[in-house]
Amino acid sequence: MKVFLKLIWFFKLRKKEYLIGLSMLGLVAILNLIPPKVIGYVIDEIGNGELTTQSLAKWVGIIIVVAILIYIMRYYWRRMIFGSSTYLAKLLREKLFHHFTKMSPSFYQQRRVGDLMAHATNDISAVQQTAGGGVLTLFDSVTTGGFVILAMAITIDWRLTLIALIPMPLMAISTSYYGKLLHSRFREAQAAFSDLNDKTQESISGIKVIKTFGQQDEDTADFTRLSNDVVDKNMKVAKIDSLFDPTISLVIGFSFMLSLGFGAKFIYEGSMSIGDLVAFNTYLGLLVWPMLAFGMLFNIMERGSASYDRIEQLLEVPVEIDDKENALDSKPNGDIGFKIDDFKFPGDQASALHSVHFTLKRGETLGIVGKTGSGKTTILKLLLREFEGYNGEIRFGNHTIDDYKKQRLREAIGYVPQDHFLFSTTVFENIAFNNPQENREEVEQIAKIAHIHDDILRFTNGYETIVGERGVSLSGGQKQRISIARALMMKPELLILDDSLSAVDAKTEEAILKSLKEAREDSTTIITSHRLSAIEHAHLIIVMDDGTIVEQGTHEELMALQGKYFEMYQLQQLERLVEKGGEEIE
Ligand SMILES: Nc1ncnc2c1ncn2[C@@H]1O[C@H](COP(=O)(O)OP(=O)(O)OP(=O)(O)O)[C@@H](O)[C@H]1O
Repeated sequence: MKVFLKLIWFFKLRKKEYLIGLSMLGLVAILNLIPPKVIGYVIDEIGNGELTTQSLAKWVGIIIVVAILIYIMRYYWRRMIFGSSTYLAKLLREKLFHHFTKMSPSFYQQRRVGDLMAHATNDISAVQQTAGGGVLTLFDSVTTGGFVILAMAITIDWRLTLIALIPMPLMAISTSYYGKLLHSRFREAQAAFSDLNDKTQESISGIKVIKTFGQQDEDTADFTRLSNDVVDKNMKVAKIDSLFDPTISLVIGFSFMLSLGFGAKFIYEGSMSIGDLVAFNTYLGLLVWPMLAFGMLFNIMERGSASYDRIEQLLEVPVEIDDKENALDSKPNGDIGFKIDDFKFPGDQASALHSVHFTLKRGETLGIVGKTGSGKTTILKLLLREFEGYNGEIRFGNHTIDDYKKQRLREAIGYVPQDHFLFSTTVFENIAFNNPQENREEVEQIAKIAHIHDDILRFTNGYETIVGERGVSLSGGQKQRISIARALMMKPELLILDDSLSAVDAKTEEAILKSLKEAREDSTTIITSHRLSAIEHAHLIIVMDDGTIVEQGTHEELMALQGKYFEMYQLQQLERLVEKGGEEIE
């Protein structure tokens, strides 16, 4: 029953629908009592030789009218109750989705996509069933069951009613026992389904790696194992589920036996008519559904309750990085002051960043270099407010970044991540992602700055070519340049290129940087790169090592220092020379 209390907010929200639905359901329960009684009267009139054409027509007429009324009301209660439960599913789905969109990367780092998908599908449908089928079974088992029993006791014979009800407690005991068993087995089945979901998602995303390493057979075997596990666990649920119907039939059968035996006795004694016994047994038949509903009710409630708990737990996970009260509702702009004394990723002991201090004037370009894992992307993650909890402060304009609404901060930053993601839609929509209404000239203009326009024109359908998972495959460099164009579309105050030119050749890189410089004269740019040519012209270059700045200055200053930057530069020059030499030899 607890689950109905948990859903009380929803029943209040759809009060009108549920009231109409349940009233209709109650009327149907009452109308259902009429036909058995009519059958009893007809049989008694036949027995007494009183049945005339007129009286038969009257009884048949009553049954037809009742049937039509039941038909109409059934339609309406189904619409009201099941319609509302669909609405609940929609509400929960939207709530979950909205919550997911607000969560920070660490939330996704700790959870599996398959699990989240299972919540959004299976769990929501179990809760939907509670608000639909659950309400129906609860109401039917109580009301229809109650009315039938009352009709049997009041209009026919209360002694026979009591006798026929003797086996019923057996039903209550067994269904509650099965319900408990079902609960734990259902949980296991859901967990197995989550595992399978996760596996499927991972295998499909990683299909290229799986194939390259020739691991298809192993992967399929793994999938089969998990799939079998889902079947096994669901079979265990089904075994308990299958016990409900036979148990109820057995108990009802026992009731029929008792009512027939004792009914016959009462007829012989003259305290009951044959018509009454027929009507009584028809009523007993009408009790089958409420009793079945009673058994199903446990099942539905157990599932709904477990699922609702899981959804609630997920919704209760706090949004780690949220807006302050009275956060500034304006886009930040101005100088960037980055002063981080210490930062550790959540749960980590070691510092990911320490003593990272630099200032970047508006309109300047910052180059961040350093070997892999030295903390370059971490600096950007803090700037984007993906993580907090550091000692120090990050200023953007006249305020620290957490003074602004997160949405406004993000709107000011055009971030091109290392791992590009293209949506399964047209090139145009991928670029104009932030503003799909954008006109074609504007998009083309931006594509030219990102040096991808000519490539796009060579695609079969130009800007209308579908890319992404279901579309044409693009080269790494093309994807990078589309991602850059997407970020540029925002006309960001701060553009961040996180190793975003790694897949284009040196000449294209130089051309892109040149057009960026021209197009974004007054805006700030941060570039992280392994290739020093990408940051050579930056106003400030910082060299990262092991989470801290080991050198900073302009290219000339750093070269004069003859330190780490100098070494890296020399090495890369040498590599270029070797590459060129190779070309010449060919
Ligand atoms: N979400 C995270 N949780 C815990 N540790 C992380 C997380 N992200 C990065 N790290 C760790 O922080 C360190 C710095 O990583 P970062 O991604 O900033 O390096 P990077 O200099 O950008 O490297 P690359 O050039 O390979 O991109 C690494 O040791 C990495 O393992």
